[in-house]
Amino acid sequence: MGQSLSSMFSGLNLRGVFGPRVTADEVARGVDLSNRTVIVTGATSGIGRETARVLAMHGAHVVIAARKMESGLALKETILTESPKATVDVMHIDLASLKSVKSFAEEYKAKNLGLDILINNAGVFMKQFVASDEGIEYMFTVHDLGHYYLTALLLDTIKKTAKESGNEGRIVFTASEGHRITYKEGINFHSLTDPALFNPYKAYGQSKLGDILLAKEFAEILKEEGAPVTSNAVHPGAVTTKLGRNFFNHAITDVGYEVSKPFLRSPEEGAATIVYVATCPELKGETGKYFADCAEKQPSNHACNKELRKKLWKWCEDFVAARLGTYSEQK
Ligand SMILES: NC(=O)c1ccc[n+]([C@@H]2O[C@H](COP(=O)([O-])OP(=O)(O)OC[C@H]3O[C@@H](n4cnc5c(N)ncnc54)[C@H](O)[C@@H]3O)[C@@H](O)[C@H]2O)c1
Repeated sequence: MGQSLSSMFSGLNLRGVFGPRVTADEVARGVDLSNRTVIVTGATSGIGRETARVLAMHGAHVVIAARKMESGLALKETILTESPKATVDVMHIDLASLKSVKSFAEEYKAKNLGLDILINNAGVFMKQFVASDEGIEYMFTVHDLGHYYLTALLLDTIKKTAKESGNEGRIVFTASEGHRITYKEGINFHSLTDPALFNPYKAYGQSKLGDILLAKEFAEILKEEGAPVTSNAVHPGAVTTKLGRNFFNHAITDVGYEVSKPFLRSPEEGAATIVYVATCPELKGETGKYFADCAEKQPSNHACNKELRKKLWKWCEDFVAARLGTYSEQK
């Protein structure tokens, strides 16, 4: 059934109307990524999968940061079949667990691979309030807290690699235009622990707003230090993936996936702006910005609110310190 629905709608060929036709592969063409190491979170499906695949095909050493190792290993095999000379590693991470993020970072650093590009892409869309192992709302844990902690732990590695190699380091957060749908204060910190305040769209939206705020705060910190590393956020477009698998039941997700295919962007197209921001030489020095359709875009007022940005940062920093100790205590 999925097949016939898909072929019925693909005849309409409406994808060009609702999204640009540029693919990640087209964006990366001509960019030399050899000697660059990239971590992609959420690389085992959808947009992250295409991002990882295309970067590996263009010469980067790609580390697939996977929650399910078997999916990561299957992707590695696919990439190597397509491009036998590609360099791909698979490492386990669960971004909903600070301990897992810490283990990932420690294991990664022990490999001495350096790090040129970090793509914070993993994501979920939940229908109900689900508390993560950290005791807070799941989407916020994965999108914001987990990626905040991962980036903080790898920041020295990115800075060192950039200084030694002379190549600009890049951090990319996959945000969303959904960041405009939030609680009135932007991020409602009480909603992170109070299920009664949960609204799925606002909870998703505030977590994606958090991605933009975190990208901006990392950008500020790096700029102040004069580090040759940029940090930006991206809206990939409305893309046919199975992100809604926790929101709708699996049958509806599968049908929706097939029906939406001709109208929305493909994962190859969805990965285009991420690959653009992660690799494009013309973006050298561009930092603290929000991109969509391979161009800078103005995010919401909340995303430009410095006070909210600082508040989120402090919230994440305090949360990690309360759980695991301060960074110096962790060393
Ligand atoms: N699909 C869209 O239309 C759309 C639009 C805007 C933004 N986004 C964002 O794009 C990103 C990728 O989503 P997608 O659409 O490709 O969906 P997807 O479901 O195909 O991919 C999400 C990936 O994140 C991983 N992930 C989820 N929870 C994790 C965890 N706890 N630890 C580690 N990995 C975890 C999944 O395993 C999967 O590989 C997300 O951040 C999403 O919010 C998607």
